[in-house]
Amino acid sequence: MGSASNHLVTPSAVDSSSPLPSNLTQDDLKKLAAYKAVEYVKSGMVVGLGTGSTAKHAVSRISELLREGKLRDVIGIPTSTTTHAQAVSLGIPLSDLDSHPVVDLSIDGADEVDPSLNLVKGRGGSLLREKMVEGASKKFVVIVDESKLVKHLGGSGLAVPVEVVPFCCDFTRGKLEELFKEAGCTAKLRVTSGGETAPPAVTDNGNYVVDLYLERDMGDLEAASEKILRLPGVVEHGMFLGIATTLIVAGKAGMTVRDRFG
Ligand SMILES: O=C[C@H](O)[C@H](O)[C@H](O)COP(=O)(O)O
Repeated sequence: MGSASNHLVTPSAVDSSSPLPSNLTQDDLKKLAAYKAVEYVKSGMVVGLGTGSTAKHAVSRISELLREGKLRDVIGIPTSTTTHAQAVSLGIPLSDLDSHPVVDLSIDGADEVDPSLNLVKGRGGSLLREKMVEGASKKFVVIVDESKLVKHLGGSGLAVPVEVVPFCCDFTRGKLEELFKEAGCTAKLRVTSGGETAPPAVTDNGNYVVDLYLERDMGDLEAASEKILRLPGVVEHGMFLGIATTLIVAGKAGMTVRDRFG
């Protein structure tokens, strides 16, 4: 995988420069992007199955093509317990990285995508398994509707998630906030629904999540990543730098496919 530093992103193929019907919902756009990504799946491949409201369409589509006999011998590597359950219910044969350490292709959504195809992921809590599977993939196709495109990571004003161990999580939260003080960071421990006094949200790995809210650009992303990972209480963060190889965006103006050079 290449580094995150300013790779040029250029359209390698524009599938539909013509506008899509104006009555399409955001979910329709997610589905269009997901179906396009599944065209990259070939028989015999080991495929990383992403997590979230966009990736779930790709998982359904793969199972449909398997049932119709248009795909054969595909093995899925799920990136969360939720996706595992969906794939099992749809009869997709599954494995894991222990048995299949090299993944041919992964398909997943993202919370934010910057112009260099760096991502924020994990607002649904699945970042660690996603990063393990997608980082082990020869090709990683990201599927989003146009609302996910940002000028810089954190630019949506929504969370940049960090998975932390439960032990003294408020200490780690404070350290994370301090790291990005200059970017106007507020770090919050993610709680289950039910208000601020609700119990912490727990990931598939038994950890907690600290969400970073940034008022300004973090600057050098590789440096930011290093700083976060150096904190002992941190397990992983949701910035996926230089991992995505292809981006499929579905928007009202049409659908575009972009490859990352590098
Ligand atoms: O933890 C969640 C994952 O990183 C998702 O891939 C990400 O949040 C995008 O999800 P959605 O497609 O539902 O917007």
